[in-house]
Amino acid sequence: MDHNRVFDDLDSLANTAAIDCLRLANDMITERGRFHIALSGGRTPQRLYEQLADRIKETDWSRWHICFGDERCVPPDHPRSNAGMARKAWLSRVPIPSSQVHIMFNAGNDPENAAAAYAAHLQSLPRTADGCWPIFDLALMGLGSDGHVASLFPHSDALREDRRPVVAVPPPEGEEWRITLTYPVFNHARNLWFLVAGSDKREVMARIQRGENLSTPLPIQRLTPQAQPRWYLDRTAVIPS
Ligand SMILES: O=C1O[C@H](COP(=O)(O)O)[C@@H](O)[C@H](O)[C@H]1O
Repeated sequence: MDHNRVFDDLDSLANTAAIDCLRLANDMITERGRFHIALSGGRTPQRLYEQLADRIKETDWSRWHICFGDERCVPPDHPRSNAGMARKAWLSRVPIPSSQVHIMFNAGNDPENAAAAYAAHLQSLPRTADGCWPIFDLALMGLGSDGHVASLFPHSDALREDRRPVVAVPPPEGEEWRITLTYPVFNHARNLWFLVAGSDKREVMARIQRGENLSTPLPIQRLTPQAQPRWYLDRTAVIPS
């Protein structure tokens, strides 16, 4: 848990994350001509996305390539759609060419087919030296109160996936199917940033901070990232030391 910062509230967390994200994007664009980012969904990153849109003049959006780390299999205009949230908060407000925004799921798709199509799209990203895995410049991550990251849930078969970069995930209880990038993709990202806010995350954060060695590790504890992860936390998510 090096590289962590604790903020008073979600707004200041999002403000710093937006500044850092634009700086990283601009550096990557200077070095490589483009910036590949995988977005997280859920509630937490929305303020970051809004703040990125508010800073419309601070980067060359035509060089951004947007993917998603995971998705709920609902139409993009559904309130639970990760793509819908990102589009409303950010992507529809900046001039990223629509051909550079790659959503995981469209209404009427079959989750397994959509995952396979997404894997095919990921072939166009920069690859690891062995050619096996796409490399994102930045993967934004959230954390569920059960320790899930992206749509890698406790006890899911997706936790053991080591061949495919994207898989469909059968519905967590009472929910819809999911599509998620798999561990090897997140592990190969050049940068992995966790945004965690809210008191519902406090218990799971305490377990992670204690480095509890569980017989069944939480999904987040199965990550073996090449990059040192960076943590953006709000005060309510952590127990003061
Ligand atoms: O289901 C999901 O949950 C995690 C955490 O979301 P949050 O609402 O608690 O911030 C999120 O990272 C993931 O993208 C999302 O699909």
